[in-house]
Amino acid sequence: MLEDVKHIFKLDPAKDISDEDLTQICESETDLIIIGGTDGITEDNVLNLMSRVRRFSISVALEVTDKDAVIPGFDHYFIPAVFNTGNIKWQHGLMLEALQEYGQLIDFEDLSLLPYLILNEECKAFKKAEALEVTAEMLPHYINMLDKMYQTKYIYIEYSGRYGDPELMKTIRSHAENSRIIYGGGIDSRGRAEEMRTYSDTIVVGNIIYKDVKKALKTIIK
Ligand SMILES: CC(C)=CCC/C(C)=C/CC/C(C)=C/CC/C(C)=C/CC/C(C)=C/CC/C(C)=C/CC/C(C)=C/COP(=O)(O)OP(=O)(O)O
Ligand SMILES: O=P(O)(O)OC[C@@H](O)CO
Ligand SMILES: [Mg+2]
Repeated sequence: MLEDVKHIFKLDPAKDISDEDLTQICESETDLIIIGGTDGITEDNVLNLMSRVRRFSISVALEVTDKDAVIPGFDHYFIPAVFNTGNIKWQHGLMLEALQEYGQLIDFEDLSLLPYLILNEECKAFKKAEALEVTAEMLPHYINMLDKMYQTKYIYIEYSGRYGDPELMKTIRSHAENSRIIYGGGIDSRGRAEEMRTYSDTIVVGNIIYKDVKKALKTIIK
C-alpha cells in the first residue's frame, strides 16, 4: 500500500479544519491522506471528514484507533500495533477483540498492520498505549526484532507533536533492511521534511496542518 507513498498528510477527525484549508491539503501533491487520531474519534466525526475528503480525487485511508468508529468506503485501513508497550492490549489485544467482532466482514486485502514504536514520551499516544521508554541502546534491538524477526512490512517511528532525534533516526535507518520506515512527528518545514526523508521511506505530517497550512504544504518534496 505504501510502496510509492513518500508523503502523507494525517488529518484528525477530532480537530476542526476549514473548507479552504482542506481544499489546499486535498489538492496538494501529497501521496495519501490518513484520517486518524488518538482520542475523541467517533463514527460521526470520521464519517464527516471522510465525506469532505471524498470530494477530491486523493486516496484516503483510515487509521483505526477505535473499533466502534470504522466506516466502510475508505481506500485502505491501517491497524496500529504498538510494540514498545507494557500492555499487550495495545499490541494485539484490541485487534483480537475487533477480529472476533467483525472477523466475518473484513476483507483482509484492505487492511495493513502498522507496527509503532512511540518515541516521544510526552505525546498522547505514548500515554494512551502505556508505552515504555526505548533507550538508545535498546533501539537497534527493537528495529531488528521488527525488521528481521517479525519481518513487518512497515515500522512507524512516532514522535507525534515533537521533532525526532536525527541520531536515533540514523540508527533506525541503518538497521532496517526489509521494513519500510514511516516517520511522523514535528515536521513543519521543508528542511525538516528533507532531513527525515533521508532516514525514512515515508514522512507523515499532522499538527502543522492545523497551525499553518502554508507551512504544511511546504513539506511536500517532489
Ligand atoms: C468495510 C469495513 C467496515 C472494513 C473494516 C473493518 C475493520 C478495519 C475492522 C477493524 C479491525 C481491527 C483489527 C481493529 C483494531 C482496532 C484497534 C482499536 C487497535 C488499537 C489502536 C491503538 C494501538 C491505539 C494506540 C494509540 C495509537 C498508536 C494511535 C495511533 C495514531 C496516532 C499516534 C495519532 C496521533 O495522535 P493525535 O491524536 O494526532 O495527537 P495530537 O492531538 O497530540 O496531535
Ligand atoms: O502531528 P505531527 O507531530 O506532525 O505527527 C504526525 C503523525 O506522526 C501523528 O501520528
Ligand atoms: Mg495530531
